[in-house]
Amino acid sequence: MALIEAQSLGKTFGNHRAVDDLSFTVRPGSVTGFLGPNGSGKSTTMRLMLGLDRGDGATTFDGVRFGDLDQPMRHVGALLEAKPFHPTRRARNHLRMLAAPNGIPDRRVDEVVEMVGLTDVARGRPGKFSLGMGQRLGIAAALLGDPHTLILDEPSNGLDPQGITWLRNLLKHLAGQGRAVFVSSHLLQEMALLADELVVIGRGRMLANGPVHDFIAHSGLGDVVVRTPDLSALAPRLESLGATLTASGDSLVVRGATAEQIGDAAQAAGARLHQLTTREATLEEAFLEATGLSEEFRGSHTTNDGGQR
Ligand SMILES: Nc1ncnc2c1ncn2[C@@H]1O[C@H](COP(=O)(O)OP(=O)(O)OP(=O)(O)O)[C@@H](O)[C@H]1O
Repeated sequence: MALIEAQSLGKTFGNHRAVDDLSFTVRPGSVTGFLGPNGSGKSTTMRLMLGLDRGDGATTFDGVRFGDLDQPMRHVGALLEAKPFHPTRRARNHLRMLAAPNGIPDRRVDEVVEMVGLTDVARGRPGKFSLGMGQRLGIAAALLGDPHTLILDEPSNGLDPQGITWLRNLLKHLAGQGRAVFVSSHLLQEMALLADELVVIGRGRMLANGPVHDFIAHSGLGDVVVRTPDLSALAPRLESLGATLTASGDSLVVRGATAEQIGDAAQAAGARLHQLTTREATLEEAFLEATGLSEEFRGSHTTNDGGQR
């Protein structure tokens, strides 16, 4: 069972601190989602973890750094954004060339080709592959060594909805077998379905780390929908709790008070409740809230002096 431990990762390009003091663990048996706005440092972090970029800190896989692993593909499977395959080398041969130095038999090549649904085109040249097919080939390469840990940068890129569902089931299955899966994605709805844990960064720094459910619950963007014929009795009590009330049709959307607090307040006020529905924030809302101050690529504003900021 492999545990990934990243300790104080950091990277500076010129005078830009792209990754700053990031520490986290990825536990076996779980999918850990890696989220951050464009340019926040996700790919750089993954490259640092695999020793592909020089920087600060260290990452260990069950206590061993990637560079010190014997036959690393058997321990860590990685898919990074750049497609490393040769456009004219047939897909199956590409995988065989990766497999041989790691002592991986051809039989395993055929197995992973089938797992990623490329059997029919395995003798074709990746240069002619669609984005999604190329991505499947990259995933096949990551799986070749049957590794305990997977580090995947945007693996759903280019996959159609069916492909995304396939990938979700595959990664959940692999995590269910006790592997550690660390995966970045911009597809937040997908991440909500896929991930157990999250690492959320902005401008290279840690913004949140923990179970997906906690991240959403702490967002403060959840609300409670209330319907009552006795609004005038209930509203002042809710306001005195510090809640924000917004009318929505014949309902009231209450933010800043729990359903329990609202129920108690209604009883104390003698107000009848015809509906009390809790609505959790979505991962997307929680993410936008968490990264709101640190997003690097907001639309630029024109200042009074005409300059861009
Ligand atoms: N080789 C490089 N040289 C200089 N700057 C770089 C280099 N690679 C990345 N950067 C900068 O480091 C920052 C982090 O980039 P990175 O690609 O890690 O972000 P990301 O979160 O993966 O982005 P995206 O979601 O858009 O893929 C960005 O400001 C980027 O411009």
